Amino acid sequence: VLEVQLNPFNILLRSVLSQLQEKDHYSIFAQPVSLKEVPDYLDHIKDPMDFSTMRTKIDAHAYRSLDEFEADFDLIISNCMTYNAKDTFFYKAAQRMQDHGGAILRRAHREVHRIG
Ligand SMILES: CC(=O)c1c[nH]c2ccccc12
Repeated sequence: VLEVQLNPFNILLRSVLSQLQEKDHYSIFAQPVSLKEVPDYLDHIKDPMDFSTMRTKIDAHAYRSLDEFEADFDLIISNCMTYNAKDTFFYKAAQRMQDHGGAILRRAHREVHRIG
């Protein structure tokens, strides 16, 4: 719906989400971890999160602040670093995403203050 698209805060959140996803070259954070592939995942991870879920939450106006959006981003990273051992491809991808994401979110916080 046009209203969902037009509000400046939602536009900013979608832009930040796209910038974060650009850093996820192998799309390992793009969709929920498959419970078919990983049947025990929910035994270890109580609050799964992924970028597609974040996009749905943006469209549902579920984020009242950039801090709430950032908390879900941090969840993606911490879940991945909890479930996967340090020497794995996934854990190392989460570290890189954390570094790239930090810079993107710091710039976004400045933007939010600018648009008010
Ligand atoms: C982001 C993450 O932890 C995973 C993303 N895809 C996976 C497949 C098997 C186990 C873990 C994952």
